[in-house]
Amino acid sequence: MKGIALHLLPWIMPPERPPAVSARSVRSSFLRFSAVMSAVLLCAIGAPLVVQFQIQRSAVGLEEVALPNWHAALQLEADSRALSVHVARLPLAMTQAEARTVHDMVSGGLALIEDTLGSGPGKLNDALTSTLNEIRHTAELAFAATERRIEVARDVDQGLLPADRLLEARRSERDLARRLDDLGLTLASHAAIATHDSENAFSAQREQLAQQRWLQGALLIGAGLLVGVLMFAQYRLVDRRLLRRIARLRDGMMSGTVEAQRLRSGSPRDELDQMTAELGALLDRLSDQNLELQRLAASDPLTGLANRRTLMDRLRFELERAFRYRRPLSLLMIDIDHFKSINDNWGHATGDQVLARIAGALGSETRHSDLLARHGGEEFVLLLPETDQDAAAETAELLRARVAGLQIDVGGAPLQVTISVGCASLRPGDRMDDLVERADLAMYAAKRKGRNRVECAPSSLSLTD
Ligand SMILES: Nc1nc2c(ncn2[C@@H]2O[C@H](COP(=O)(O)OP(=O)(O)OP(=O)(O)O)[C@@H](O)[C@H]2O)c(=O)[nH]1
Repeated sequence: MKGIALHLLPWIMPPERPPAVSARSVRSSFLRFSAVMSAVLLCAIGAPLVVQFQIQRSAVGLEEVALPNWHAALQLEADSRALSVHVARLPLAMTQAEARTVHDMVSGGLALIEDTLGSGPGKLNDALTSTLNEIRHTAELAFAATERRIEVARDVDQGLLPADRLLEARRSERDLARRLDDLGLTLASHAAIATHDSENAFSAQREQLAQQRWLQGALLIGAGLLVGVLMFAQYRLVDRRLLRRIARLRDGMMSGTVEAQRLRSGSPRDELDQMTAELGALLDRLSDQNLELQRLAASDPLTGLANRRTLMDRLRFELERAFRYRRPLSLLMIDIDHFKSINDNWGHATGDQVLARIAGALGSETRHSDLLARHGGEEFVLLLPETDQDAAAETAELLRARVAGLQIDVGGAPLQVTISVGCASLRPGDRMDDLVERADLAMYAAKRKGRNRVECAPSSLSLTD
């Protein structure tokens, strides 16, 4: 049984390697499992039923055969003893009437025993019947001898016969009585054997019945355990093949780390792998689109520079950092000179083109830690962390010169553009608007002073002083 179970279990639950989960493989697994389950259930229900049938047969046998046999045997034993008593009384009869009464009692006893034998313990029937026949025959002889002895006694009493004839008659009667006594003993011992055998058969059958009941109980418990094991195996089958991998996929989805890369590089084994790969690809696409949306929301579509909102967020951050660590921070306000006339002379599209070129030129002169943003219209802002006013003025001059040196090709003709730059540095107690406003005022000062120049707002003591 154990060997069969060990042989079957790996077949039902293949070990180690996480199995592929194609719809076909799951279906075939379940079919296989259902076949085993059905066979086991059939055995589990069938075996106790077979034993139950046996129990019923034994119980019926016990009630219909063994018990009546046993009762008959007991009856036979009692009747045999009673017959022996009657037979023993025969030689004691003094009159013909007495002898006849005893004869009738013996005949009645014999008839009773014959009745009992008719329904009783079969095996000893032959021996009992022949003993019984012999008793009947001998009893008749004994009865005849008793009658004769009574007649002889009467004749001797009347002086018709000599006394020695009575002795002779008594002797032959005594011999027959002894013979009857022996036969009575034989009958009684046969009856006792029958009783004993019947008792043995009866108790053996009872013992067999008890064993069958135990067996049935054990089979039912075994069947229950087996069904439990199969249910567990079914759970493991579902758990191993589907639930765990689905749970892993769910966890991956929730944490956004679906392991789709590995599956995309190799060939997916099953539908679940395909689903995981597609889901991973979808998450990648969503993530890319999300990044693109973030980029679009943070930048200016024409120039690709940071937009005003991004500028304000970064300015807020840099302002806090500068105050907390007492570091310098400067800001340049950059405005293209006479931009309206470019629009007017060359058209709005050319104006856009010029804006993009100038944004590119400005961007090429900025550090990675700086932030260049389009502030609106033809205005740009360059935020310069870790930069004091002198360094900011130098950068502004560099930018101005770079733009002034640009040759922008407009419909085949070169166009020269200049910028005016206002620069301002952070002062203690400044708010965001203060810094922007001072840079703006400085830029307007540059415009007033003839454009294509840099003007700086008057600086107070720096934060580091
Ligand atoms: N092509 C184009 N033009 C723009 C854009 N945004 C603003 N402008 C134009 O830029 C011009 C700005 O002109 P003004 O503010 O008068 O200043 P300006 O002509 O540059 O003169 P100054 O600043 O005084 O040197 C306006 O004509 C706006 O229409 C844009 O995105 N594209």
